Amino acid sequence: MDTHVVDHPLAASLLTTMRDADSDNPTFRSALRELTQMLIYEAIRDAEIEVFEVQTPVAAARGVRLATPPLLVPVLRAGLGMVEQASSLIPQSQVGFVGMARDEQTHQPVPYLESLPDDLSGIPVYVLDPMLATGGSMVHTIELLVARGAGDITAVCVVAAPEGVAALEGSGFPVRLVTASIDEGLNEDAYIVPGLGDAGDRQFGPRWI
Ligand SMILES: O=P(O)(O)OC[C@H]1O[C@H](OP(=O)(O)OP(=O)(O)O)[C@H](O)[C@@H]1O
Ligand SMILES: O=c1cc[nH]c(=O)[nH]1
Ligand SMILES: [Mg+2]
Repeated sequence: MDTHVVDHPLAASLLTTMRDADSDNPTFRSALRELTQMLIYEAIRDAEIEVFEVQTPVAAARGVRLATPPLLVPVLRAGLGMVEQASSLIPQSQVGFVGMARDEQTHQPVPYLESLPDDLSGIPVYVLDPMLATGGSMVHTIELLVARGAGDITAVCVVAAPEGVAALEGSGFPVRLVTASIDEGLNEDAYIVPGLGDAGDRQFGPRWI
């Protein structure tokens, strides 16, 4: 699997703010928005482009645009904090939604929302979720996308655990990963170590389902 760790001092500094337990919710959300901009910027680097001619005030020039507008899929709740920034970087993108919450005992994802186009063949899909821990939530999301014909999927995550990377790799699905860090591993509660805690709670407070 193609895995790209965005190695940049500005990204590392924003990730540090997100990791810091003393960062309050607004500070955490703001750092996530800014870091998403960098992750999407890198994730889009190899996207197919279309070349067309544009007229400057002086002469004709080579113009470039994305060949196919992508679908962005934030995984609720935590991925919601990434979608505004991603869609403003790619204004022609559309947005689908998947909602799931890990069961605290089994650590398995429990899906509660699925709002996706029926046919995703030929459409690049960017899944937005800050955390790739066991990989269960991301693999489930990718299953939904592949069942609709998606063949070009990028997981955009802030922090990944090696266990989650291995789960994506082992899934055999057509996915690549863009992340700001691959951390040490998981603790007994399947939280990423050192990680940044619960990315949903740190943006929005406790979850009620
Ligand atoms: O790789 P996994 O082990 O599946 O864990 C990662 C998932 O856990 C978090 O969501 P959570 O279930 O906490 O829901 P939330 O976003 O509503 O807080 C995170 O945003 C991922 O979706
Ligand atoms: O460390 C983790 C693991 C799963 N979900 C989170 O939000 N954080
Ligand atoms: Mg959570």
